Amino acid sequence: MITAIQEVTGRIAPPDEKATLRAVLRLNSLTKPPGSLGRLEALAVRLAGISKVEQPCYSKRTVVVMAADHGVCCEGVSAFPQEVTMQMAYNFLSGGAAVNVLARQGGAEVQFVDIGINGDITHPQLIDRKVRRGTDNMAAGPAMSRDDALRAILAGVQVAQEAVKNGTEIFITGEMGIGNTTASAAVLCALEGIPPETAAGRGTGIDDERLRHKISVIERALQVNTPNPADPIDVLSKVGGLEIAGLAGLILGAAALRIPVILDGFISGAAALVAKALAPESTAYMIASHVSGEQGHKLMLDRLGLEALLDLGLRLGEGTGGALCLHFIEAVCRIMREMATFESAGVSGSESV
Ligand SMILES: O=C(O)c1ccc[n+]([C@@H]2O[C@H](COP(=O)([O-])O)[C@@H](O)[C@H]2O)c1
Ligand SMILES: Cc1cc2nc[nH]c2cc1C
Repeated sequence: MITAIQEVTGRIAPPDEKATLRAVLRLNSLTKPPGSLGRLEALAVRLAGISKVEQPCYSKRTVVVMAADHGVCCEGVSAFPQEVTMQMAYNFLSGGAAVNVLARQGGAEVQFVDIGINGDITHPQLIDRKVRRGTDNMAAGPAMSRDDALRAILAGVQVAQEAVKNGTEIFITGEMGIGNTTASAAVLCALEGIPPETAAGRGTGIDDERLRHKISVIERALQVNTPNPADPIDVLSKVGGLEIAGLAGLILGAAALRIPVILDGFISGAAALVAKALAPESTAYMIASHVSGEQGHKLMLDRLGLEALLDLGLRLGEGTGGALCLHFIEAVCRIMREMATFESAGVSGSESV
């Protein structure tokens, strides 16, 4: 299985230099002072390099929501009971979750993937890639086996490949899993050497006392498992989660096909850190949509070398921030396609030399 993943990571190429340069030249030829569209210009340049075209267009957009359960919930680390993962699954599948609304508004399809929910779901729209029914309690031992982590990564790669075969041109990462901010914080600690009190946040809304307890649970998980920071699969299997693994696979699979991936919040960030550890060049395909209200997310983005487009205090997950970011992607693509140049509009250019 590891060779199948290495085969995918080996196909991730750097952004295209020619398209990158052409995009810079085009931006400077458009009727505006150079650089005046701020970070949207940097986004336009990055998208050109990713998609190998100066004027990209992303018509088919897919939010992939990976859902899984977490054994560590039995330690009382979330404000909500574990059953909510399963209950919310039906809400996603019937189109009533926040991300369904924002995806509809942004012209995207939502694909809901069961990669490790602790229960059986039947629904015609469900993508069933269940690796196992939730993880084990990472505070008492490894969350899952190495084999399970590899299977979940490969499932994510396959979801990406299948969607691209069906026309997807841009992905948004999304997830659902009660307890997954604990696993994501533990992954951040283990991979990046960050102390739990800096990495952990309030997730679904825990109070001060529960946050202190959550930090102590993460400390215990790291002590019990001693994950090897040089081995991302070891980290993922010992203190990670199935949706984190699946999204890491999705990112790698997309990057290998030169498809941009808009990252959502904290859990998507943990998946991105795993993808980066497996294939550093994959970060070139990641677009950070927003800074989550979850403590640790800004630090995570710094470690990924990414700057977020939005800071709205969102802390919902699901892919909500990523779906909102589609409006900016569309804006940038239209600027590149529809704006007049100084030459075509007969406008005098800058006098500075
Ligand atoms: O993505 C984020 O930044 C984010 C921040 C806080 C909470 N969440 C969502 O809340 C759930 C996890 O929170 P918790 O407290 O159960 O660990 C999970 O379903 C996530 O989608 C997501
Ligand atoms: C209701 C609810 C919806 C969510 N969506 C993502 N995480 C969530 C957590 C809860 C509790």
